[in-house]
Amino acid sequence: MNRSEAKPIVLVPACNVAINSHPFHVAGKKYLDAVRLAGCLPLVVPSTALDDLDQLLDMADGIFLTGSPSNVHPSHFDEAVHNPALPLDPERDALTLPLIRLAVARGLPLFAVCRGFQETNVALGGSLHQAVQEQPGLHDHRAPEGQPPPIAYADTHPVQVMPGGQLEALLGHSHIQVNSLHGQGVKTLAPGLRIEAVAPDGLVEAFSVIADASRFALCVQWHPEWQAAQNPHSMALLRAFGQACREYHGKRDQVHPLPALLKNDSLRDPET
Ligand SMILES: N[C@@H](CCC(=O)NCCCC(=O)O)C(=O)O
Repeated sequence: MNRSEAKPIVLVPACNVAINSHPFHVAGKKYLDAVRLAGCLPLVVPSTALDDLDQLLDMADGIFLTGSPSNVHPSHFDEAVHNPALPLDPERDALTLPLIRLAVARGLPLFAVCRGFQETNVALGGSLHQAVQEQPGLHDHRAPEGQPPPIAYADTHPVQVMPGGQLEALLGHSHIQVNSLHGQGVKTLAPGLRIEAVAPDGLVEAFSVIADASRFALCVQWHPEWQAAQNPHSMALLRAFGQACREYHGKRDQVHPLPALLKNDSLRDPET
């Protein structure tokens, strides 16, 4: 396969969980399927030494930050843990927060969902409510407890799409219905972020990174990956993300050309 036919590679940082007391790096299948729907190749990334992040980004055409039941550790926005019963994932924070800063600096296409939305805000200098539902004037944005996924991921509230932003340009609507499965939420928005959508209680539900308006750098609090193929709004976002990754892929060859050894026939598809 020659490079122009190669699919863009999208980094998907893993979560860290214990299965039968053994540590694992994991990523939700619905997120990886969403990256495939964008026409890209997902590459799940485990905990990585800071010195190796640039090498990872040199081979990437985009980054997809997934949701997770774990919370961003509040020490990253100078707070103590509010509810110690809720799960944390400091290993994921240690990977994603610096990775996000490096990716944004490179102008790498970035699509972030739920926890990914939250960690992008924190990585760039913002802060979070640790319990949105306890804030005066804000609603409970958590999913109903103990419900099966079709109920937990069902649309539950509208969001108002800000006029003139990336999201409006992609969706062409002033309001859309979204699902909601989060207890943390944006408290202060990081510098350089543009609000793209808000919930009826005023909570920020989407933002873009203004650094390079021509590039796709969109973060949403809801879950567009849920049954994405049947959701035209989700597919519009995924297609735009995939197109941005393809454009970056083309430019990357100029910046980081494939080593000579990778240009020989050994790359040819063994089936041909
Ligand atoms: N823990 C954070 C982020 C919530 C989140 O990402 N929920 C989705 C979890 C399951 C999935 O990956 O679909 C918060 O509570 O705000």
